[in-house]
Amino acid sequence: MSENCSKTCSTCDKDCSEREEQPKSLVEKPHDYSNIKKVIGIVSGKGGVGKSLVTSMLAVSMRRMGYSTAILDADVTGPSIPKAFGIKKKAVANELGILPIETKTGIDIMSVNLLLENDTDPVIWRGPIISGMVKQFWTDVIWGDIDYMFVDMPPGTGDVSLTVFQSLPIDGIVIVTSPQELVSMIVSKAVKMADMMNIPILGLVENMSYLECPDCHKQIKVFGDSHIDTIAEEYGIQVIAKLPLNPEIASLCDKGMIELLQGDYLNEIVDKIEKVTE
Ligand SMILES: Nc1ncnc2c1ncn2[C@@H]1O[C@H](COP(=O)(O)OP(=O)(O)OP(=O)(O)O)[C@@H](O)[C@H]1O
Repeated sequence: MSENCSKTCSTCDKDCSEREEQPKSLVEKPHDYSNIKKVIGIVSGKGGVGKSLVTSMLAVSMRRMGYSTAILDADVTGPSIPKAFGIKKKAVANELGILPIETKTGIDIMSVNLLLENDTDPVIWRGPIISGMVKQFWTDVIWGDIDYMFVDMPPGTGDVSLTVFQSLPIDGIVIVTSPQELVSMIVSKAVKMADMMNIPILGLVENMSYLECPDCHKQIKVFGDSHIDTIAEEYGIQVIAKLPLNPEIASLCDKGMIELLQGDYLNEIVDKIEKVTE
């Protein structure tokens, strides 16, 4: 050991037996022409709970506030982002990299469906190929200047989610659940994964929380009473939005017109993202 050992091996070049190696970061460098300030991951325990919807709505809200916004669709086997925005064009590449497609309101998007010849072609790839593709969406896409990038993660805590958590500098995650899910188990898994990766949880969004009667405006709990508030309290996280089951939302997604959706459903979480990531 050096006589003047300060126990901070990272600032010392002595090769002694007491040396403590720092774990090597696996975070990948983005493309040289990308300058992405904040990255937010949207996760869920299983498919079909509205993770892509929440990702799209967050990007639309941030864009409306004047931020340059992007969506990296890491849900490679179930990519629904291009459809929600009505994107029909295919992405192209030049000698420097791949160019994202811009939506009508100026949100930059990259998704495997923008690279497949037919939207309906299935992605029958093994995990490492899918993980490699998601990494390339970060390293090989020329994103330019982006204030907020939203990453639509694959459902669950599998191989690809792990790759995204390790290779992208995620600043925070939003967990999306629905009342009929095994919420407690899913929240617990997501919280543990985020803790292990040292990533802050910005909050929980409960989708399909209730249905509002168009005549009397009574809120009907279609899936019974939710326990989300108790569970959130148990894990020390905040329920940051409750979205209704709303035929207009489904219709706008189907028509590729999600950018026209009005409503202040996500105001609280948008404020939190702005504050936490300042
Ligand atoms: N609150 C809602 N009201 C009405 N329709 C909704 C709502 N949330 C989601 N949907 C509809 O449910 C379908 C699934 O939503 P979405 O694609 O966002 O789920 P997901 O969790 O991302 O699923 P996957 O992981 O399979 O991609 C979509 O067609 C969407 O329009």
